[in-house]
Amino acid sequence: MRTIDDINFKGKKALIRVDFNVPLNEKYEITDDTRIKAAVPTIKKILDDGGSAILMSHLGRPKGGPEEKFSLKHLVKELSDRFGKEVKFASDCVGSEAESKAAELKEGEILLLENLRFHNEETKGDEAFAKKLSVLGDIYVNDAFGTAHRAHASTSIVAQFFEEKVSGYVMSAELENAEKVLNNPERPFTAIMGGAKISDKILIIEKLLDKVDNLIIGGGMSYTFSKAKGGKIGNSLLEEDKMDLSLELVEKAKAKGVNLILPLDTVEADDFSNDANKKVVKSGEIDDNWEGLDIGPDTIKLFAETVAKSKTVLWNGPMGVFEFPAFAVGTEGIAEAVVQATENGGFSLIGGGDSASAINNLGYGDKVSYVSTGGGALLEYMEGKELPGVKALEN
Ligand SMILES: Nc1ncnc2c1ncn2[C@@H]1O[C@H](COP(=O)(O)OP(=O)(O)O)[C@@H](O)[C@H]1O
Ligand SMILES: O=C(OP(=O)(O)O)[C@H](O)COP(=O)(O)O
Repeated sequence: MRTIDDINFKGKKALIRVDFNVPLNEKYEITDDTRIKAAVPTIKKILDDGGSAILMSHLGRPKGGPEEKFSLKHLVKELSDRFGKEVKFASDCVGSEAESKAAELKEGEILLLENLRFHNEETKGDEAFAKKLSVLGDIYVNDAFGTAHRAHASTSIVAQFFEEKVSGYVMSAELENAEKVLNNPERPFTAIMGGAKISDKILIIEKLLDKVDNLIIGGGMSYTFSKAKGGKIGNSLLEEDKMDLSLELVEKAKAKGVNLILPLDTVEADDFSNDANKKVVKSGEIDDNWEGLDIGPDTIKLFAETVAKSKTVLWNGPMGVFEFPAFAVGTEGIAEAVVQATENGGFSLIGGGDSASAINNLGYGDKVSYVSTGGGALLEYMEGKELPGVKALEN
């Protein structure tokens, strides 16, 4: 696979697939700019070479036509501020306006195209639509790692229309860091899995059992394990149909010599809200009508000790309902331990939208080795699946 460092963009128009699928609030302000920040070096390299940049992305999941709340025009100001120049905008990603604005682009200029998913053909991977996109640029750059698991027109199909197709810096760094964790990780290697559901992460958990020394399970998914082992979990998150599977995972871990670590205690709440009454109870001893919303202090201590002395750490999924400050303590405690492991010389990779925003909101983004811009894409890559966005770049 060739990368943008293999190309001099002087006088060339780069058609760049970025993942600008960023969260916006009701005022259409960007609430987490991680993905935009990540794409800057790729765009800068192209402009510095004397090329111009045509940026294309999706935002959210529109139904196939224009929707105000999913318009990429809301990103124009942020991008213009970041690059210190006016970023031009085409109100449709294909057609005459986009074509003439692309053709008029001069050296060092940036054009942002409207949301690709305002056309159904994007997610369908339509070839004719991909061809229309391809006429806008001379060289195709894919830097949208977060969307690389989709075989869409702009992420995969479009590549066939270009002689020169390369990965951007985000794409290259993401693949390199994922590889670092998967192949020959320094040991001990600890994976921390959290978040809401086992069903979302079952394949990666199974895969990781062949790789890690310690597998920590926290967050909502841990209550299914607890219940399967005979514990009382009240109204906590439960995937009843995954109870047998959770016991199988415990057995598999044993057989493979992996230290599978489950919570010792939990913070239970009498309501799913930040203001709920709360108390700490032992795992498996949750009161009727109460629910576990965070890991407890003994668990934080146990998890943190294991994490802090690890040489490789992979973290995916929060330890509790961290959106409520009252139940963010466990996630913060683990974030601190990941930072400590990194400061002790370990390599830490954080994946998943929620874990990444937790780390960034705590101001720890620069204190861990790498925060992935991918959620589903990183998981699929780590499960061993081929990513269509990567495959399309291979010659
Ligand atoms: N104990 C819990 N009860 C209910 N929801 C939980 C619990 N722990 C974590 N969650 C929720 O899990 C969600 C994140 O899960 P997930 O999407 O799998 O993580 P990520 O985006 O990091 O991959 C968060 O919205 C969080 O509130
Ligand atoms: O946010 C994204 O993925 P993620 O929620 O797995 O991190 C990507 O932009 C892909 O979006 P999609 O899942 O609507 O294809």
